[in-house]
Amino acid sequence: MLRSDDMALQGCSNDGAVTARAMDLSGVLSNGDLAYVACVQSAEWQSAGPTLSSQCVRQAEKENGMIVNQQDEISNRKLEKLDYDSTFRETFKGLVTLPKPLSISDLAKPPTHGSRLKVAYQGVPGAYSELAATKAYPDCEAVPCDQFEEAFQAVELWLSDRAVLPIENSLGGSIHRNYDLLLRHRLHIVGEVQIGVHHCLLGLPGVKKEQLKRVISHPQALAQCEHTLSKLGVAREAVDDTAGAAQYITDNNLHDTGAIASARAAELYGLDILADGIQDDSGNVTRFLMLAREPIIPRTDRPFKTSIVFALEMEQPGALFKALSAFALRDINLTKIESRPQRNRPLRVVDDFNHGVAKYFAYMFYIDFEASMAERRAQNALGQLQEFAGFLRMLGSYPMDMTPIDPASRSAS
Ligand SMILES: O=C(O)C(=O)C[C@]1(C(=O)O)C=C[C@@H](O)C=C1
Repeated sequence: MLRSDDMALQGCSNDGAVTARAMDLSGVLSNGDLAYVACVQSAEWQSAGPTLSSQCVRQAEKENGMIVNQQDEISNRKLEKLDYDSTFRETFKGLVTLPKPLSISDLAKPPTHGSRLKVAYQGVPGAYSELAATKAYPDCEAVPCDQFEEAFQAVELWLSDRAVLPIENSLGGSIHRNYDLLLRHRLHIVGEVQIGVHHCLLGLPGVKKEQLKRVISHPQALAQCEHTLSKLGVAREAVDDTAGAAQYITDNNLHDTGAIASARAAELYGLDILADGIQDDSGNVTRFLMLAREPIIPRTDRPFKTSIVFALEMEQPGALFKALSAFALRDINLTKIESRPQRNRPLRVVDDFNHGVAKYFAYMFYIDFEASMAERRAQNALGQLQEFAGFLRMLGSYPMDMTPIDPASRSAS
């Protein structure tokens, strides 16, 4: 069964005008960089004008039931919460007047439906992701989602304009789920934002921390407070998000349960702060990605980062080293490398008649590097990388977050 984004792609690939425009654009931008053009082309089908876009929306609306059934990890609860009908009507209204051409100044496009920018995040109000969403887009309307995948879907289905999702934390490491979702969905990274995460231990008013038998929170937050939890000697339980943990304690009047969450969550859900700054390291920072349906046009007048994902064509000694030399040779700094299993080809089996059968795991490599795709050296690096890659996808070229990190203050309040 088709997913909504597949349907949109299919509809658009029949549109000659769109293809022609995409080709024009490729003349200007490509300079040999096929990967980036592919990424801009994919923006073109989404921004190709009212008819096409509304067609996509209608198709998505019609297929809505199917999408819900098909996505095994998506709960129906959230989809109800977002009120499809009214939102689709709103979206459709705005599409008729969309000014479409991509422009060089298109760094943070305002919403096209005339209202505040809607930014999807995972969690409930008081979650760190909500804070990240409002740091990334100060005047936005933050839209809570139950799961990461729903935040992706909210943008794909035009229910939100952007999503802001955590990708890595200085103590807990990578948020693997979001790496996998970046590949499964067609959104583009349009920015990054980093926030200092200052955790508090919360409990019902009057409860002392010695009375707690268990502490609940997001798994990343539990991992970031390992020392405190070990000292307390309590049981740990993972829930969907930090603020949701606080809300759960209040809703169920749990006297023996604490939550790890922000000071803002304490305020919102009427809990006491039993301990403050309980993360293992005071410089606890989470990096979030800003995602949109369309990519931004890369620039060279400010520091940019580019994120890609690739799989090696041939797994042989030195293959990854050779692939990455494309960046080292051009003095391009790699800021992150992450490998994830290839779901569609998890195992490569090689018969060695003398010794038996060797089994190798196959990986996708996610790379962030410090350069803009508007720079020739980045285009050439990707050109060279393509020689070693059986698969290569551009995830986005976007401005680096150069703002100072809030010094793990209680800024979440
Ligand atoms: O639960 C939250 O408050 C979140 O925003 C999620 C999340 C995460 O996924 O890493 C975000 C930042 C913190 O590192 C802890 C949890």
